[in-house]
Amino acid sequence: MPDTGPLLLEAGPCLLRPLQPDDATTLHHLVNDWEVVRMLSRLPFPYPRDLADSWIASTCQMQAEGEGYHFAITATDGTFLGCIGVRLHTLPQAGRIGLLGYWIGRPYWGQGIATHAATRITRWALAHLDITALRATAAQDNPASIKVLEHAGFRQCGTDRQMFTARGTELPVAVMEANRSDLDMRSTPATAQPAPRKLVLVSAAALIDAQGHILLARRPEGKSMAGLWEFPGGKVEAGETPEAALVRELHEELGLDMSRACLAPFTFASHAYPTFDLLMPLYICRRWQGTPTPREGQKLAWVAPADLRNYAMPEADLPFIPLLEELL
Ligand SMILES: Nc1nc2c([nH]c(=O)n2[C@@H]2O[C@H](COP(=O)(O)OP(=O)(O)OP(=O)(O)O)[C@@H](O)[C@H]2O)c(=O)[nH]1
Ligand SMILES: [Mg+2]
Repeated sequence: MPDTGPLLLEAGPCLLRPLQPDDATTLHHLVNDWEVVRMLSRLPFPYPRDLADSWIASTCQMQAEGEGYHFAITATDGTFLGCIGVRLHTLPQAGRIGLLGYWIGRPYWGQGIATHAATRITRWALAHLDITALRATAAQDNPASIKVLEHAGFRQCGTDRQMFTARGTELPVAVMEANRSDLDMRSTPATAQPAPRKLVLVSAAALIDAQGHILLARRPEGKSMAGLWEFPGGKVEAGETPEAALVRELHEELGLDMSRACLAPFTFASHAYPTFDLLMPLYICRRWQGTPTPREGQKLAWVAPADLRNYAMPEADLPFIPLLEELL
């Protein structure tokens, strides 16, 4: 099961927390509403009271197995407003993805709650789960849900037909998808005149321990490319040398102290991302003082060279893998 951190998430004015057995009565009261259920593909109407109990039990089971993460959406005073969740699924072409689903109780419609919850879950899931993308479907006659998904960073990638149990028929649906690049593109403001491309200089280190394992750090939620595993390091600031920047970054990010003399230039990456060009020297480092400690909410892993391919990395880093395998 991936280390997801605490499953208590803020989402604008709402909170997201795992479903609990004693949510069943309120959940049933809100979901057993034709206007809610008719937009949800697999739910029956009327919605039996005991289905609420078994559904909540199944969400606890899915979470324990790392197969799904389902949350109650509540107000800050604890009022239950609706549900949102991600179920993991393997697609033959796309690999492991998350399927997003949600509903809001009718008394709470029109307040932007679904948008807040979907936006937070999308960012959380791509930062913490081992998935390449999130998918969601919305009935074509549910433009409000399509808008919610668009606000959360999804784009339409196709159409399909799905059975809507409550309506007893198949209906056309929009298939929507969000991946890490979709989220990064959104956080770049669109300007009328495209700005000149920027060259970003980043120093990074392959810290290698006595067993020949390499330290990777998982970019935390809120940063660009959140959820991808990278070599610790960061941007070279004006007036800094690449080595000085790396000594500073390794102290800021991992609490390590080291001398510039312990940084051996190894190779570099030159990569064109959609919004900037990256130039990134990679140093090898085998000596430092202190124990790497995640100081920015990132997750750390010591990885054997042969396992590097199992960690999703930024595109710029991919050429490093065979070179490190050869070195070690
Ligand atoms: N540190 C690091 N950055 C990488 C790697 N690969 C890669 O594409 N990058 C990109 O390089 C850029 C700079 O990284 P960064 O976010 O660590 O910069 P930073 O530590 O100064 O953080 P900050 O700007 O949030 O303060 C990001 O766009 C990041 O995605 C890598 O292996 N390590
Ligand atoms: Mg950094």
